Amino acid sequence: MDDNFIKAEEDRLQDVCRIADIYARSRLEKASEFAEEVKQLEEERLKSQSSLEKDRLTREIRQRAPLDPSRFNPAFEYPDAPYLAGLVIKDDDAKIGRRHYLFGKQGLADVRTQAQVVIDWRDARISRLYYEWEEGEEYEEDINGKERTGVIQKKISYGIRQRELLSIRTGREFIEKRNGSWKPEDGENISITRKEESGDHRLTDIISLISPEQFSLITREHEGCFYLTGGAGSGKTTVALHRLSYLLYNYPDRFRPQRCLVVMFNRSLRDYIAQTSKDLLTDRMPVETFHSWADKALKAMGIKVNFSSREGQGLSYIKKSASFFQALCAHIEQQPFPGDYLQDLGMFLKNRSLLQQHLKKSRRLDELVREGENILTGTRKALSFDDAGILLYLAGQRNKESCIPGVLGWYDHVLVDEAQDLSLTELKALSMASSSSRSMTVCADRKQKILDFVDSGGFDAFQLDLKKNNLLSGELSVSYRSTAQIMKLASQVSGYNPGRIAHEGPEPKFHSFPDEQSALQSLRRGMENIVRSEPGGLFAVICRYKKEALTVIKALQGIPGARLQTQEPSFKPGILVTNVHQVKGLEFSGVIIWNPHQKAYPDTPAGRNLLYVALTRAGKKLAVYYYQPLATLLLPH
Ligand SMILES: Nc1ncnc2c1ncn2[C@@H]1O[C@H](COP(=O)(O)OP(=O)(O)OP(=O)(O)O)[C@@H](O)[C@H]1O
Repeated sequence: MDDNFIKAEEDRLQDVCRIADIYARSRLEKASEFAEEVKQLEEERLKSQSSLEKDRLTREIRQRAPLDPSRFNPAFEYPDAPYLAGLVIKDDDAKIGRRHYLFGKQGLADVRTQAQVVIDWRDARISRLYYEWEEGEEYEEDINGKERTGVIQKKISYGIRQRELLSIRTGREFIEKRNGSWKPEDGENISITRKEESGDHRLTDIISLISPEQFSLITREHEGCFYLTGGAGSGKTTVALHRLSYLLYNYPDRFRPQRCLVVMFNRSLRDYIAQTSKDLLTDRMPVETFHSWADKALKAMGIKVNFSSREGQGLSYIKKSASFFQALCAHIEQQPFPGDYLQDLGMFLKNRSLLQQHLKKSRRLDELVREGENILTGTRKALSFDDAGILLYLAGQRNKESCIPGVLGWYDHVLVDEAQDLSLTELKALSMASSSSRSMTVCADRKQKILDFVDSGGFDAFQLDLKKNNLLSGELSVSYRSTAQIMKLASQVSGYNPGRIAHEGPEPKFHSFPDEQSALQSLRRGMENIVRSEPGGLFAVICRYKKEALTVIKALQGIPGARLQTQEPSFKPGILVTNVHQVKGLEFSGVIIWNPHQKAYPDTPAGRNLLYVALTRAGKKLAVYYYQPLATLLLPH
């Protein structure tokens, strides 16, 4: 990229920032003029002695309310990074000719000329030129009812922070500004690089990076349920969030933020997407885990109940099975509603013959029946977390055609991430919470099913059921997170073809030690070095068990930024020591897999999935530290 091009882009940014400032000033001026006018009318009304005059002024004030300029001129929320992408075209229509479009998270117009300076990326009429065509291609698009042809001269992805241009990526080149001067960079994992630069390792939006495949899924016209799948790091979560953002923008009457629901796998994942969901979906949209949503929904139905993780231990695999759901349906069909939801649950669990019929050989029937009896006699003070979905489904079915805020027939859209780890009953309860059009996005990857007590048949049954309800499926085929070298190992473990991979990187490293002590000492040295040499990175030491994580964190004590995920779930640079069940959906600059021995990751579907999830959390680097015989899954075949 030559200096003139860079200078022109730096000047462009300053111009647009000025336009954003003028817009903000003009918006304030208009708002204060309006407030002043209303204030004067109110004062006049106060002073007036005549009731007729008072009425006239009241009417006038009321008539003005819809003219409040703040209703038409929303605040421009991104004055410090007003756009993210640029497109230079040469249109065959001489009146259009060469144009440089800018795309951002929000549109911005110049108040002096009324010209649109930044186009909202969700305005697909124009943005599809950016997302669907490559640099150098000749385009042919129907834009605003007109057939337009021309050439895509440049596609630009901008890195802007605090009004400073920090990186420019075009189809062929990538340059970054470091210590005040521009240098060419290799095209390594751009999401992770951005996180390292900003010091915030939560999920980012990918507005300037969305691929044609992703754009077509984001903008696909469809009513009903949209099933989104793809390998680890292919962008399922990201695409689902961008799709919902697109729906909100283009169909505001059909998709209202406060009437949409995002359900994430656990609290870590909910925190991980918090900022991006706020940016893309507004902070009015509830983002919950299944249990936080279920808890609120039960309260909204007036069901007073406490949950405890000590209750119902060992029964999860029964309660989350597809056959248990069938038993529940049979109960609803056969038994009239007793008038109280808890009693209903108690009666269901106590019905030994019904359970026997559906669960057949279950050895724990006695425990279920006892649970039912205790609920009915009121001696059971708390329910297990597994009961939340059951109770909600039961309550939903007993109020089938109703619309209950936050519970039943209520949501314009429900987005469920990591759906492969929810039970059939839970998925059904969520589906019932959506309005009659059943508008949902369900993201899932069977290779990442890590809760072995959740029956995978449940997800199959849910999908089958959705097919009757206008199901559309989309599959993402490119892995953006882990490098080809890491994905090769992950594919050896999972047995699945990784497909196309966006980045290359160093080979994963294996470090063998004679005992735990020497492994811990070496890990400490390694981690001290890495936080010194890569201060912006977030590195995870992924253990199989929580107990191991406690041992590891003890050995890393004193290293700045080293923390246990359960105690300090932050996404700031440093080292996160965690167990594998906590890292689903997350990503790190580098990952250390701690002592993956055979018993920790056996060659079973559950073992393979767990190890696959752990390996594919790594963006750039992967290392394995072990002092016991390595799991055979990791041995070269
Ligand atoms: N088109 C793209 N260009 C560059 N980076 C992308 C693109 N799409 C997604 N990414 C990045 O890839 C990473 C993985 O995205 P995301 O977490 O949405 O994938 P996922 O399929 O949900 O992963 P997993 O199933 O492993 O949780 C994120 O850092 C995201 O920003």
